Amino acid sequence: MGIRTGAQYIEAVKSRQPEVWMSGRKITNVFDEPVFTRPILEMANLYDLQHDPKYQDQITHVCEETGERTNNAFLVPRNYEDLQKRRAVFEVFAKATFGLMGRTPDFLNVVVTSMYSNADFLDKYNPNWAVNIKNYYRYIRDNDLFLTHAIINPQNDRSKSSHEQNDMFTHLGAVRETPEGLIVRGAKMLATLAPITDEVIIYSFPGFKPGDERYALAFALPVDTPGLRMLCREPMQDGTRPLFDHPLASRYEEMDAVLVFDDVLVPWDRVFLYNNVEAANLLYPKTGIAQQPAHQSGVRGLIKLQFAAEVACRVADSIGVDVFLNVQDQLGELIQSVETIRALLRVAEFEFETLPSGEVMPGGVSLETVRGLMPTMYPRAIEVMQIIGAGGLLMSPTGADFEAPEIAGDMEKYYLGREGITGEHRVKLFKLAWDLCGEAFGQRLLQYERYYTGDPIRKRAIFYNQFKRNNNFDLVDEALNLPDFLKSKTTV
Ligand SMILES: Cc1cc2nc3c(=O)[nH]c(=O)nc-3n(C[C@H](O)[C@H](O)[C@H](O)COP(=O)(O)OP(=O)(O)OC[C@H]3O[C@@H](n4cnc5c(N)ncnc54)[C@H](O)[C@@H]3O)c2cc1C
Repeated sequence: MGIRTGAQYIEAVKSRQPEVWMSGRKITNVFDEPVFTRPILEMANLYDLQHDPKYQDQITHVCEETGERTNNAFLVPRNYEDLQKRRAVFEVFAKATFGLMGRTPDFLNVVVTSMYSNADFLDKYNPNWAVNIKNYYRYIRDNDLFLTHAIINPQNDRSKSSHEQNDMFTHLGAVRETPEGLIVRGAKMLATLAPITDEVIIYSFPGFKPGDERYALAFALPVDTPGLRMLCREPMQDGTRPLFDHPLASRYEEMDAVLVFDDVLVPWDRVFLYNNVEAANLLYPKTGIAQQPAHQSGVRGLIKLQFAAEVACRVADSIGVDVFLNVQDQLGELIQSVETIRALLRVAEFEFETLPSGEVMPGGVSLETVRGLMPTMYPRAIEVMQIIGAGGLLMSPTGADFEAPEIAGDMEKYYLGREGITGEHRVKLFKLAWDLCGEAFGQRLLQYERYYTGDPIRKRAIFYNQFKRNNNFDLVDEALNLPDFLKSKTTV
């Protein structure tokens, strides 16, 4: 089939009935549930962009294997130009959602592409796993599917490993083998967008210990597989709030869910890894599933940071406070943050790394630096927005107030901004800012930048240890050892 249209994606959502629980209710029709309807339409728009003549050649390519048009997220990059093709789809999808939806289809499609192109790693442990991931890659590529993933165990007792928890199947683990496949039981989190996706893929961060064999798992299933239950978090919006009042929260709610597997059958041809602690611990470093999708996360994060910085600048301008030195200093800082991330991504792409297979990956040090900086840069952008918006952020009326004739005059008189900024425009601007920096929706966006790919503290520690392995800090030796031209003239 190749690239899907938005209508085909919506048709697929409507054709399924995953077991979704939200606010104590079992959702029977995901598409018609107000919390999900607008996000589904946003996703459909991304699928339609693949068919838009303005973007098609930028974000898709003709697949050599099938001759069909395919999203660039499924391209195995072999050179700098391929990385640019990948970047194009990340950028177009992120711009369409202002970087506010982190788990658009391109994210996990890159993960699976990376597992596919590095399937030799799985082959060493079990040739069937390699065959399975290759077939799965082709299946999602050729049907242009949308995946969610759950790679974290529920937050129960983090001081104990999976097999040490009170109930052996609190964390998702294999119960038994059958001729048809594996029976799995337990929970995994935090599956963003799960109710509106086609498939779920399960794998894990490293950290397995001997005794954790049954938890060392990687597999994929359709979201409506019997026995798979999605427990949604409390929605950040109910899906019915007017777009005037919540221009972002009402469009880009990325629902997160805990996935519960109640003795679910995973067919053998969907098992990519099982019962092997060593393979599970090496999956990340050996298949590029951190580095390749970090390119998507970096590009998407850049758009989000740029958007936050631009909203802060426009808020400041709208009430004339950007004439003050302190405000200029804060806004200048945000623009420099954006430029830092932009430059790092360029460096990552230019200084790509080539694997023995010929696949290239954006430079790991630069990408990890992006990852390390965003958890402070994005919250800082939000803080600056709060500081500059000040009391105005809390006193916005609603769209309905502008429509009430008795107070329409007040709206224009008391809410207008600097010369040229109408009351309605200023209120709209401040509402955009409030969705980002005040609403629960905005707090989730902030938490996302901290945690979307693991604990930033441990990530930076891993970064340091890896950096140290590859660097001797040679400049220090050069400073300690006087050069010959000085030695002869100096008393040491
Ligand atoms: C908005 C959002 C969306 C997400 N989307 C997804 C998704 O789509 N799919 C998915 O699988 N995951 C997703 N995640 C989950 C994400 O991967 C985890 O939040 C992240 O890995 C951190 O794990 P945790 O939340 O369980 O925190 P924990 O690991 O429980 O950490 C809690 C605190 O304890 C400290 N800590 C815990 N263990 C240790 C240790 N061993 N050593 C030192 N310090 C420790 C941490 O530093 C942290 O401060 C998402 C998270 C967020 C916030």
